[in-house]
Amino acid sequence: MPASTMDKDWLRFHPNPSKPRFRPPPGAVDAHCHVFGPAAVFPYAPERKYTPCDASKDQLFALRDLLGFERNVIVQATCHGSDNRALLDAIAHSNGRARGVASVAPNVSDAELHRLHEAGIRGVRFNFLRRLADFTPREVLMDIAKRIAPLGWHVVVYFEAQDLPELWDFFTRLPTTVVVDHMGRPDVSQPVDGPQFERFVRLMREHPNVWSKVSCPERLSVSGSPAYDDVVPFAQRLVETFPDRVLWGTDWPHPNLKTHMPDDGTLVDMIPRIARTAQLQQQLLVDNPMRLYWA
Ligand SMILES: O=C(O)/C=C(\CC(=O)C(=O)O)C(=O)O
Repeated sequence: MPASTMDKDWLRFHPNPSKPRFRPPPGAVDAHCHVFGPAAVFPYAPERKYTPCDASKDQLFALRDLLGFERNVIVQATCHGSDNRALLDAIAHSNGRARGVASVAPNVSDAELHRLHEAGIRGVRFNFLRRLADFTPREVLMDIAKRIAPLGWHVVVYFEAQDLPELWDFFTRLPTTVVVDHMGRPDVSQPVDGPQFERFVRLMREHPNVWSKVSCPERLSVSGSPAYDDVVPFAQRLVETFPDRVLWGTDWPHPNLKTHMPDDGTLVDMIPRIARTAQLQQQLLVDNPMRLYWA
């Protein structure tokens, strides 16, 4: 089987997303999206846990324009391991309209970190989902965090809500801003003021360096597409409690979804339901990501 044959159950991203009715404010940033390959140019990593369909920078930039956004933050996906070439190529061809979050190997040199900074990288991602990444000892990750801190970078963490108690001490010792993917993946069938989500809110309340992406209703929802009603109160709560520490992203091209593929226009149309005033929308989509990625 050629290395780039996508997984049999892989769902391709939506072929023709709708134009959203909601118009993002000028300068809006899609702060969580990925590029995949193309594998013929940027092969997927041998240690990957999934093989996606190619999702190129040109397709990402076309989506950005369709949705009414101006900028992207491209997050290294685990299928590319710590080979950031596809990500760097996308940033290099964005006319300054993309920044990135990389994955780096523990032995990355300081010279390489500086090169990544010059190329537009502003953070590293630590992935704690067992289905996506092999275990790396915490002290190895802490060492990486200490080395990127002087560059002004942040750490993006991806984990599931039931793992937060075990990860709490590690997260709260990180010496940088910490950005949590997809609200820490709550079980949205539990109450928004129940113990599980309260724990996450407490993490943000007690640690002002912790931010959250209020992203991925399509991944978290139990009630389902296209309204994703059950996710709205969770995102709304974070946006209204921590208006200056939330980010929003499409998560295009939506890796590893198994039940359906969202229409990205529909996802954008959820924004006014979770950020209910123009001021909150401006912070979520413009002010916060600009402060973190373009300051
Ligand atoms: O796109 C996301 O954020 C979520 C992913 C993929 C991922 O994180 C990765 O490949 O690095 C997931 O839950 O499978």
